[in-house]
Amino acid sequence: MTKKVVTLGEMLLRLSTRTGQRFSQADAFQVHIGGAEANVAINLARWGYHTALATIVPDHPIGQLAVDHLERHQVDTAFVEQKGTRLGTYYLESGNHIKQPKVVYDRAFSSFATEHLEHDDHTLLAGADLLHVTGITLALSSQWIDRVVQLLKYAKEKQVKVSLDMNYRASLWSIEEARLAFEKVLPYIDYCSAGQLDAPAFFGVSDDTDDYFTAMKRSYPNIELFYSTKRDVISASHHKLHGQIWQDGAVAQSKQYDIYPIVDRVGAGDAFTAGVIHGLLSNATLDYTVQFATLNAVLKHSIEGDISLIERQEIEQLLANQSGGISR
Ligand SMILES: O=C(O)C(=O)C[C@H](O)[C@H](O)CO
Repeated sequence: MTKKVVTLGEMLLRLSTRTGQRFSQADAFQVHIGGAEANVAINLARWGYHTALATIVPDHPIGQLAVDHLERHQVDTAFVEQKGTRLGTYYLESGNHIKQPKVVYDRAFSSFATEHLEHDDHTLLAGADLLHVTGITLALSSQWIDRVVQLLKYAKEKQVKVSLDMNYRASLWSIEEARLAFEKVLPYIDYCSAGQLDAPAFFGVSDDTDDYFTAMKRSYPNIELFYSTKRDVISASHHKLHGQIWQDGAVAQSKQYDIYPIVDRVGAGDAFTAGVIHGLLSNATLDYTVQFATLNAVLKHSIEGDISLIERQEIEQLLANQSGGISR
């Protein structure tokens, strides 16, 4: 039977400058639709899962653009509520060589930040195998923290597995605010993505060691599995990346990829998450899961926009036969 994944989060309009343009020079913006949870939902829907995104977008043509984006990629939009006045927006200034890309958020007072989601927990989780949430939603308001905690408690009651991507965004909240929110949600999490920038900041453990998974497990024994990518930034267009999954003290690690040149790195973490969720829901081994998820994240860097458009079979084929030839 097709597995069902439910996610909850804000969709954003993304306006990016052309490569080599600073915000101050911009004479045109390229339009994409983003949102960490939407990116995961789309990726999984494209791989054949039933995915539904619970979100709130305005009832006008720009809000409709976001709904169309979900529909184009086969995401179930039954839990999309159209009300309020603003679709949150983010601006992305391109990176180059040593200049990293820059994000400016313009999402205050968006429909998602200000309106209340009417769908109740029972409706949202009916038939769900997994619920995926991120720290971005928690950063938006105390109302969202309360609503997410309520939904997580219900998920626990109904034995729906929960995945959390901590996804810390420094421009949305302070580390202290984030720590307080994470302390509320972590007791309900089964699978947790705590990246090299997240867990060390929140749990005061060193960054240059994987010990932070052990430290987190000590504090939250309910968490079955941790997943994250590790990235070395050589320049804005050249990164090295590998993925890791930690369970019961054992680490499954992917090979390390040299990613050069980078077309667009936004959404690579979501692509990794989608790969991990796919591995978990298809009962793949952790070794296979980490290789699969990492390859999806790596390949995402070659695609413009926030979503991974990599077919599942493409990754499977590459893993089976890592050759660099043209596919004819
Ligand atoms: O930054 C955010 O809040 C977004 O959701 C936009 C992007 O799609 C997201 O960061 C990618 O992970």
